[in-house]
Amino acid sequence: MTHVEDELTSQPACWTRAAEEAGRHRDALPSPGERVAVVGCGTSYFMAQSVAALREGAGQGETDAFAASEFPHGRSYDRVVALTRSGTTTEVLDLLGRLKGTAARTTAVTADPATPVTTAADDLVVLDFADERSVVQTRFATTALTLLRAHLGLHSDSVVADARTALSTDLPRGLVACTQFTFLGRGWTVGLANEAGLKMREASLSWTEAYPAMEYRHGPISITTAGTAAWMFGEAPDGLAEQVRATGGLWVGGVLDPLAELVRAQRLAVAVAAARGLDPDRPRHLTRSVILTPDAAETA
Ligand SMILES: N[C@@H]1[C@@H](O)[C@H](O)[C@@H](COP(=O)(O)O)O[C@@H]1O
Repeated sequence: MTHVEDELTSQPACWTRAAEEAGRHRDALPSPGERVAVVGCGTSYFMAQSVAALREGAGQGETDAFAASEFPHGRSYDRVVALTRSGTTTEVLDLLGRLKGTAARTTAVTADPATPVTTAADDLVVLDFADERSVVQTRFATTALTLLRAHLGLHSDSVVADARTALSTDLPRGLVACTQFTFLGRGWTVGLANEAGLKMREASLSWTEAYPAMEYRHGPISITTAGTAAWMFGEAPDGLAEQVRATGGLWVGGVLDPLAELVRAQRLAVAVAAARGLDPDRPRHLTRSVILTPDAAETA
């Protein structure tokens, strides 16, 4: 079994633990009414998108999500939450350094208690039980999201049951053989759709796209045809499934909690990698975290 498979299979247990521990981290996490930004890079940025939409949707206050490199320094936030498995990603550390001494209190949610981010942030949430050996993130990202979902009062045990279903049922027929995959979301599931697309690219070098579902009809649907797939995370807009089927494309409707649907997409990434003779533990051109030295930055 690859590290990725091993780690993605352990997600139900990690989510249960994160939900149990959420209360312990209340002081390090945003309070209702605070103006909040959630930041990260790669997978962590997409989880930030989901967290931001969930918090704002729960009426807990204005919440934005940014790639750490794109933080708008002209705006003021009460709290900035940085998601980073490695605790070493350059853009995240740079941002936390720039926020030191400003009005924004910072929190790092990370996997390793002994990395630079632990001194760069004011407050810390360490999810060491969800750390991973893989370059390709699966369980740390979804466990961090589960912790924040539980903090917002939005976690339920049914998500964990759905994740077990996602791990034990077959993938839709014909999906692994598709040549292109488009992932769609609405609200908090847009981040999940983005992450599903990234997972497929990282692990299986697949051509993937991801969009808010209502945007898909405004152009991207033109690439959908026989041999391609469109996968909706959460409830689909009226008529979209029929529209995709009419193109000859394979429609995959999300039947489980959208976070559990992401587990199915992670499994798809591993299955497509295997079908293409790729090792998901050795993704092309990627490292576990991106650390830019000044020399590298000059030549980048
Ligand atoms: N290849 C990895 C990505 O898979 C990961 O999502 C990103 C963020 O890493 P971290 O969460 O450790 O900051 O770093 C690298 O780019």
